[in-house]
Amino acid sequence: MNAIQLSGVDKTFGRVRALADLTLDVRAGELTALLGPNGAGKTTAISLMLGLAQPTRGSVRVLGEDPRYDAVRAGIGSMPQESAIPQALTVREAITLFARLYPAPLTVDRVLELAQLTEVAGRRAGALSGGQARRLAFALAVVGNPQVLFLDEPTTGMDAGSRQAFWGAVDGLKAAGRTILLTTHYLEEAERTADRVVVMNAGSILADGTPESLRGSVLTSRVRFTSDLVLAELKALPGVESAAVDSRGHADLQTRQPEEVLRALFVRGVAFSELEVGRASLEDAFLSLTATPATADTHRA
Ligand SMILES: Nc1ncnc2c1ncn2[C@@H]1O[C@H](COP(=O)(O)OP(=O)(O)OP(=O)(O)O)[C@@H](O)[C@H]1O
Repeated sequence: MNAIQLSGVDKTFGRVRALADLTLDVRAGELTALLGPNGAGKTTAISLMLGLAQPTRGSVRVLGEDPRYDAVRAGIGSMPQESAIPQALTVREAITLFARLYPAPLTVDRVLELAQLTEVAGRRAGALSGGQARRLAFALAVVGNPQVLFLDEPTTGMDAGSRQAFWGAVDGLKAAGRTILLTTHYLEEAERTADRVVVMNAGSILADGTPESLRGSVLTSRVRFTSDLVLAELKALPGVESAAVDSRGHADLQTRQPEEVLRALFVRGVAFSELEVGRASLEDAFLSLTATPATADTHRA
């Protein structure tokens, strides 16, 4: 079953077309990362899926229903980018209050544990650190034991330890069959946790697949080394799709045929050092997908 279904969705704000004919199906139990540069339409798409706004055109279904119905909302949890948590309540009180809004919530102690907030349960929300406040927002998103969970840039402001524990909790929810849709600007996190990556730009989907397939669809390898070759010579090497070089001769090439590049260097007797050959990262794929031709030229002349 599809947990989330957007069909032909447009959302306009005055003259801004934030979403343009967006169609997206998310299967139940899938962990999807929605990526895109600032202004791509990610938050707008999530607000439609949460039933907080209406599409200008097209339809939005969550758990098979219009998410503006209260009955559907009981099955949805959301961790927004900025949450308005009553600052005077303690962590435990805030979670208890939110639990009352749902028909079958988790216990408060379980939620404190999931969000690693047990030790600060008695602290007022207004006195939490940035990372703890994000964890409280997560706690409030999961307290209703939702089938579908939206996480909008969840780990912003969390330190490395909190992040690791946070992804552990998300893994647990996924293992329990929850459908999770998240946005993040940390591409390595998307790569590690998501079953599926959807890249948006200007309100539409640019690419959709597993992290592995997205990496593969763009450029498979990066070859880096230091030599005397100038940019024109680097670009002329066989199989090179883009090249950059700095003033100290550090070359950075993207290619689908790293072996061809290395062979040419050896055959021509080019003296080089500090050779590194690696797979393109999801970040490389993302930048290549979302770069406008003008930006691509600037970065990779
Ligand atoms: N309430 C609004 N009124 C007017 N324009 C809006 C409104 N909400 C969003 N937009 C515009 O719609 C476009 C998409 O914005 P959105 O916030 O969905 O992008 P995003 O992908 O979430 O970006 P970010 O990564 O910065 O959070 C932007 O051009 C934004 O300025």
